[in-house]
Amino acid sequence: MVLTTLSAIKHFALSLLAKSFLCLSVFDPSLSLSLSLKIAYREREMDSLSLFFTGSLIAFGLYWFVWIHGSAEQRGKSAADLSCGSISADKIGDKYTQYLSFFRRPKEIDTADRVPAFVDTFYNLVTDIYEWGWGQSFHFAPSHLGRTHRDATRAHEEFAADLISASPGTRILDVGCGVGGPMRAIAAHSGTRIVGITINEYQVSRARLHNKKSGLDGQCEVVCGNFLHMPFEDSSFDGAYAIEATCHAPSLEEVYAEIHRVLKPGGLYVTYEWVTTELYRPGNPDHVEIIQEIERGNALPGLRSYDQIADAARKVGFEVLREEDLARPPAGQWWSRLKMSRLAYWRNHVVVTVLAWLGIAPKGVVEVHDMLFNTADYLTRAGESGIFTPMHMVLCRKPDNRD
Ligand SMILES: C=C(CC[C@@H](C)[C@H]1CC[C@H]2C3=CC[C@H]4[C@H](C)[C@@H](O)CC[C@]4(C)[C@H]3CC[C@]12C)C(C)C
Ligand SMILES: C[S@@+](CC[C@H](N)C(=O)[O-])C[C@H]1O[C@@H](n2cnc3c(N)ncnc32)[C@H](O)[C@@H]1O
Repeated sequence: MVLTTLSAIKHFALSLLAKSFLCLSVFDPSLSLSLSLKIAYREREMDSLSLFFTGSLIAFGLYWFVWIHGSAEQRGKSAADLSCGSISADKIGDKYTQYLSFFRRPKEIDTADRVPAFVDTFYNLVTDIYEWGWGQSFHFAPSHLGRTHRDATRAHEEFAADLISASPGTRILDVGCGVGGPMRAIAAHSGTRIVGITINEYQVSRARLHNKKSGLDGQCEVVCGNFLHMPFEDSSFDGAYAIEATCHAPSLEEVYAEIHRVLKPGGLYVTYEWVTTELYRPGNPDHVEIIQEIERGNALPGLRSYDQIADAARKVGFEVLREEDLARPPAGQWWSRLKMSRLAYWRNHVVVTVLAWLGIAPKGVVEVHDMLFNTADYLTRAGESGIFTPMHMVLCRKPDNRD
């Protein structure tokens, strides 16, 4: 009896595998498992007992693939919890289409007022996928030989904290804080108090949850709001930082002016900006395509050039103390993490497709994941060609009239 069941399982599993591979080579790989299951079931190749055992085996495999193997380096979000923020499941398709049509030609966006609302939609669509597939810090970091991505990410965050002299007794602003990965790392590293602001309500709830879980909610506070009009008093922060966030602003001067307003005289501000480098040629169609695709896949209303950042800071009254592309050698490649994850993307694609098919994840998640897959490719090309950096660092100071 046991032997019969085992051989039936083996037979079924082999036929399932063969059909999966057949489908894999012909169709979209994500369809292969579901199709094979259906075909095998229809053919009634086994009795109910072996079907039960095989079903359990597949269920366990799926469980391992999704919940155990398929979660981010930094745990917190599993594939089974993927949602699209505060967008209800039936509206995801529409919201995604609206997002894509708004960011079709980012350089030509003439309705700057509507940018923050579409950035908010973007983060409803991607926040869970980012957390699941990347971690709680939504930015890049120079890679370091022998260091994990997590350590490299932390080092990049702590560097920002040290540049603005974050320390116990100070109050620091995190401009565009995401779900608070950098905020918690900086609070733990420096002992400072941090207030983060993000346009996305869903991120606020995620960040608060993580702050509480990590026991840092006494030091870290999160506010929902637009960094172009911040709900903070003038001269109320000792320092501020923005990590890969102000690239979403339709006007850099506007957000820098707000940061300048809320900083105390003498306060320091550091930013890691997404910019095109001196190697970017607007007459080169490959360069134009890469940059346009990065803008589209990351809700950017037109990437700026590296030489526009310090100018914008000076224009609103900052002194510029230091300016440096942190991606330059000897820094390790920031895009290596994206390249190394290619196999993981395929695994993730299969996971989201199967979960959407089973009705566990909302359907639109698959399209959003495909968009990110595409953007990862263009970001890698941008890194390899050197035409773009996500870490053009500018350190500024609000002048103190008493100096
Ligand atoms: C600063 C910004 C975000 C930067 C990065 C955190 C994200 C940019 C592209 C994202 C990703 C691309 C591919 C995804 C992959 C297909 C999926 O399976 C798992 C998540 C990704 C790796 C995802 C993770 C976050 C990014 C690297 C912008 C918005 C200004
Ligand atoms: C790529 S994420 C970076 C998040 C965080 N700095 C980190 O490194 O994890 C960009 C962040 O900027 C925020 N953002 C974009 N436009 C904004 C705006 N107009 N007002 C407030 N936050 C904004 C997004 O909501 C998101 O949290």
